[in-house]
Amino acid sequence: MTERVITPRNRGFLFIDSHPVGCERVVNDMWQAAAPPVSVPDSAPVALIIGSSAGYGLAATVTGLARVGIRGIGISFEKAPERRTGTAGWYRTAATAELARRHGRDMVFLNGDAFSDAMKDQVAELIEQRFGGRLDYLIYSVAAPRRTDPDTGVTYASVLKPIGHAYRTKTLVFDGDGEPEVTDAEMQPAAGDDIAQTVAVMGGADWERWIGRLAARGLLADGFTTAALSYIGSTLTGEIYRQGTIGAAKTHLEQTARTLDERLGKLVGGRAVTSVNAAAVTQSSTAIPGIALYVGLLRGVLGNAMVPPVDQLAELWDQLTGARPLALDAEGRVRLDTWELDPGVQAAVAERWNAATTGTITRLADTRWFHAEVERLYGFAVPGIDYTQPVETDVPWPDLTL
Ligand SMILES: NC(=O)c1ccc[n+]([C@@H]2O[C@H](COP(=O)([O-])OP(=O)(O)OC[C@H]3O[C@@H](n4cnc5c(N)ncnc54)[C@H](O)[C@@H]3O)[C@@H](O)[C@H]2O)c1
Repeated sequence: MTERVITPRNRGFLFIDSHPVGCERVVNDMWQAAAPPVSVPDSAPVALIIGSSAGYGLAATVTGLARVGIRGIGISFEKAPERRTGTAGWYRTAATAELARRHGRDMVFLNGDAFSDAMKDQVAELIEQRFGGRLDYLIYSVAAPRRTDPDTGVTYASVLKPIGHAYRTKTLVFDGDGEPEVTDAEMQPAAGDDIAQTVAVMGGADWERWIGRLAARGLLADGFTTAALSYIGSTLTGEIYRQGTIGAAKTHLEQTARTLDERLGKLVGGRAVTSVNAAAVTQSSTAIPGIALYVGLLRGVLGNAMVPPVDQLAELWDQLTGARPLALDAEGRVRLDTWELDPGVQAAVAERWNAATTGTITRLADTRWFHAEVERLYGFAVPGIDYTQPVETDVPWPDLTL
């Protein structure tokens, strides 16, 4: 037992510790928000969610469990509690597993490197032995800084850089008292093999490898459907996102979807799509220069009309399961970002972006919401939690046994 009071300590948007009870509450709230008005099917579909502990992958897992009645496997890469607390994703996974158990859904959570073949083999064995040898859905929602290619042993590192020329952007930061400041950041353009390295990590290679290995063992069910998460975003962040190194990776991911879609169609009458989701506050997105300012302003414009990840993922599941027709754009992508890219919304955000300074920012952007959202990524600023109380930090990873 290691009970202690956990207070937020951070450098920028990165926090050193996470609050287990706050993280648990965040997941419970997501489950409530995702609760289905419809009854769960008897034959629970088998799903594999890669990146299940945070952001869109967590939303996919919670809505899948609560709304679609999936069973299956969630994979993430988290740190156990030791001298410091566990990572927030560790605690969110424990809370998700507990909810799944309480609702009678057989969901196994694995902690490790999804890019490795060892993880792929472990998952294949689980599907064979525990889930009837058939996988119905695979949601791919990994955001990672590095990937080691199992064939060559080469480790690639992804970078967030503009392509072709240096780029200066406004950014939003918070000082030690949590007061917002608008500053500038300049980024040098991609050099050497920066683009290829980023594509190797965040493009479609690993997604394709997963499908290939599971298909080779005959584990894809008839009609197997897979979706990988993508982003387009605003022209305001275009130079660093969609036209930048990470955008090159997303283009590769979207090309991979088209190749996989063709292969799966022939193999099992299946489908592969990308799902273009909207901007959300996650550990990965807050690492991108300019995104904090953009999302804060977007919230300033839209308020509660921003569609949270659980609602976007409920829509995605509805389309993947056929509860609603699969609606694809001309590039073959599910579009859950239309509310963000609405021209009127973008024009309003652009106007505020141009006017944003440290003096004006609190009137233009919802900086309090943004700051609290960042804290909630680590289990802080969650309503109803008494942060002066000691909490148990030594929470075990969910048990694999039935
Ligand atoms: N956040 C956004 O604004 C946004 C918008 C649209 C699309 N997306 C896309 O959604 C996907 C997920 O992004 P996010 O923002 O939810 O990220 P996130 O940082 O919140 O979550 C990333 C997840 O990946 C897992 N992970 C990282 N490395 C791993 C590894 N080697 N093996 C296994 N798991 C690993 C983490 O444990 C975590 O569960 C990405 O493809 C991203 O581009 C994000």
